[in-house]
Amino acid sequence: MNDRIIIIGAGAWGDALSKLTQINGCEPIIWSRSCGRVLAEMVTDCVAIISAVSMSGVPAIIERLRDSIAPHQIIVTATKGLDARTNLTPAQLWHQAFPNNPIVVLSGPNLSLEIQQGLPAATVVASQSADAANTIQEIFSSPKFRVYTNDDPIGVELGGTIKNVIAIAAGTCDGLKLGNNAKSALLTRGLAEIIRIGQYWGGKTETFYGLSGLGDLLTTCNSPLSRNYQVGYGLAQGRTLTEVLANLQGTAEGVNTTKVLIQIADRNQIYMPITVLVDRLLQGQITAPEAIVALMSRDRKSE
Ligand SMILES: NC(=O)C1=CN([C@@H]2O[C@H](COP(=O)(O)OP(=O)(O)OC[C@H]3O[C@@H](n4cnc5c(N)ncnc54)[C@H](OP(=O)(O)O)[C@@H]3O)[C@@H](O)[C@H]2O)C=CC1
Ligand SMILES: O=C(CO)COP(=O)(O)O
Repeated sequence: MNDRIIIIGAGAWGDALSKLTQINGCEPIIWSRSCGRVLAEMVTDCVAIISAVSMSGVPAIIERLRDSIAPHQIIVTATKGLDARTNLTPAQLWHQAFPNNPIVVLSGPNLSLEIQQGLPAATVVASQSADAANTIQEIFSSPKFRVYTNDDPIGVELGGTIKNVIAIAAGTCDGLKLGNNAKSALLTRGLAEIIRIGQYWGGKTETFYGLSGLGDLLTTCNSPLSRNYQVGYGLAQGRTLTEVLANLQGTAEGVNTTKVLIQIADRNQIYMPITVLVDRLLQGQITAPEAIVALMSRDRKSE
């Protein structure tokens, strides 16, 4: 493919995405804050602008590009987070700033290190524009990376974002050595929680059972490569959040996502017991063993 594309962000995910496009003969241009070039100038003539920065960087990137993107250019967001100020998703922020551009969400069970090792993986590209989703599918598809299109961008984006909170809980569960029964119960009830708030946000139920929902939940909650899992695991060892984050390689979006979800759940009276306990654990209000007792001793209910 000869299409000119740009990847914004040279972190773990931006780097892996750039390698995936190179398999197809693309020569992506890559922008990072340290590259010394002007982002607004670099996006000119790009068919696709792929944002792989962490949530905290998204508003700043949008500001840098505000007057520089033409309406035909496809914006791809690969960030899994929620904006602390507005409580919006990255795709919603991009849409607010560029209402006439096609926006594509790229999300799935995609640990960057496994992709860097050349292991096979699958992902989802979701958009309200089928043409845009097809173009992005073509750019990324290869024998190592199977790309599915989808027409539920909010569902795809929320699955990949909210599972980070459950991954913190899963790391805690494994750190406490609670066994497979407990872990399966946690993941299954975690998925119920993702679906409850995801439906409120307008996501389709079936999307949360797909690759970007259940698929990413399974990967992230079962892999010590996941930074969110590592946060939970570290807290279970009795370390403080500050200590855990100081030793973490890269971003654990679940920490901020938990705070935003709590606000949304409170405002709209959405029942999210696992998220509430992850929040209290992150804030140091309870210990990991106390969180388990609190989860198990809630009122009895039907499944
Ligand atoms: N790593 C993974 O396995 C996967 C990660 N993701 C998601 O991708 C996003 C990035 O993750 P990852 O690459 O792993 O994180 P890293 O911590 O490795 O990198 C952070 C990235 O965010 C950028 N960034 C941070 N703050 C700012 C800012 N204020 N302005 C501009 N850019 C900023 C950095 O930019 P710079 O390059 O300029 O330093 C860097 O590219 C996250 O939302 C994550 O959930 C999704 C799928 C897989
Ligand atoms: O989203 C991911 C895998 O799909 C990466 O997970 P972490 O951000 O927890 O490392």
